[in-house]
Amino acid sequence: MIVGVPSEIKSDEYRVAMIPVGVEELTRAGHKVLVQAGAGTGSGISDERYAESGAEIVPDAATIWKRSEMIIKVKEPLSDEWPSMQAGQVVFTYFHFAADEKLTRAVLESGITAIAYETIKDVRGNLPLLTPMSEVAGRMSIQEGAKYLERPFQGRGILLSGIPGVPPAEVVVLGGGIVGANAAKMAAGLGANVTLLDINLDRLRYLDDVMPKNVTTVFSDRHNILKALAQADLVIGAVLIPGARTPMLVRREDLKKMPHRAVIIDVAIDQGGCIETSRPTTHAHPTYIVDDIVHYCVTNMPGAVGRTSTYGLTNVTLPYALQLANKGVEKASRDNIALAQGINIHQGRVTNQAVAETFKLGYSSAF
Ligand SMILES: NC(=O)C1=CN([C@@H]2O[C@H](COP(=O)(O)OP(=O)(O)OC[C@H]3O[C@@H](n4cnc5c(N)ncnc54)[C@H](O)[C@@H]3O)[C@@H](O)[C@H]2O)C=CC1
Ligand SMILES: CC(=O)C(=O)O
Repeated sequence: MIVGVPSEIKSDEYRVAMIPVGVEELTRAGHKVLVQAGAGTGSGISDERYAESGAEIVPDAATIWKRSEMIIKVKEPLSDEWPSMQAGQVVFTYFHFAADEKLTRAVLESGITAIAYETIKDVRGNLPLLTPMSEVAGRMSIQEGAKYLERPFQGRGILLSGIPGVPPAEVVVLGGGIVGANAAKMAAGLGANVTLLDINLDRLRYLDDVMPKNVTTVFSDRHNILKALAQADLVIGAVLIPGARTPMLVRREDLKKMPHRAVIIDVAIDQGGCIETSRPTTHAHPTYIVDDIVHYCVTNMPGAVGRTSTYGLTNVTLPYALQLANKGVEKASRDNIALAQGINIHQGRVTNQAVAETFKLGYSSAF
């Protein structure tokens, strides 16, 4: 199979979808890998390293899209890339369809098979291709939150840790999955008081066991969310219903009950966001203010730390890429149920139930 790795074109996206060892593995298995010139630069990987590993370096994205039977990316295809998608091609990347109807319709019309990293689900219910980037984003959310709480960045001027004699910040984390747990651990490590909310009581029991004493677990209902928001200096949005649009947990009217110039980092923005006033932002312009609350809603947070994120991502994507290349989509997905759950759109049909329900489109299974 010919496998193409184009450069990412999203704003400040420094990740690349394959590292040289991936090229070596695919080449050894008899496949050809095309890598766009400069694709690895943001992660510190030179064209020479890819070429030594067996890749053909291709100067432009258009040629990669045209020649490849499977495209491996990091972020969803942007509108500039839509005309390059070809019927019958497999595209393996994050898609987050439920947050973007135009993308969903463009992919349906293109006739590609869209395999979304974020809905690949293993037998234990884990999302193995989302987990490492959620670890990055969860940890980063506290770094970013700490920064935007500073007054010169328009925040309320609070140091997360406090100091002897002055209390620490109140951090509220909505959702105790991978993002939420990583955010809570980081915030607690800095000395903040953390309230971690989730609807999954088994998950709360586990978190209550493993988190430090300055993390309090609370069942996520409207009453408890409002109570937590009233004290919050920093709120992290970390809720997910896999494949679906994020449930809205904070309404616009709730912002008025929060302390002035508190900061919201809505990590869940890639699936639509869990705050009514959230809208996607970029690393170049990460924040905006609504009702005196600072909002940070960057859809590719891990892209800013490419040297960490690229390795975290490719550690988990490569085994699936190899299965797809070796067996083709149909056999690979029949042999691996986790992979089958990643197929969101197959040749003009929606094959993920949550995406179909979000846009009231028909659903059918891929094979
Ligand atoms: N902006 C960015 O750059 C990035 C965004 N993300 C996004 O972050 C979000 C969270 O991802 P993960 O932590 O990996 O998901 P996860 O599935 O590990 O955790 C989600 C948690 O939300 C909980 N939840 C569901 N409904 C809830 C409610 N009403 N109240 C409270 N909790 C509720 C679930 O029980 C679960 O524990 C996803 O949308 C993911 O795509 C992840 C990485 C990077
Ligand atoms: C999960 C995701 O969309 C990202 O890492 O950018």
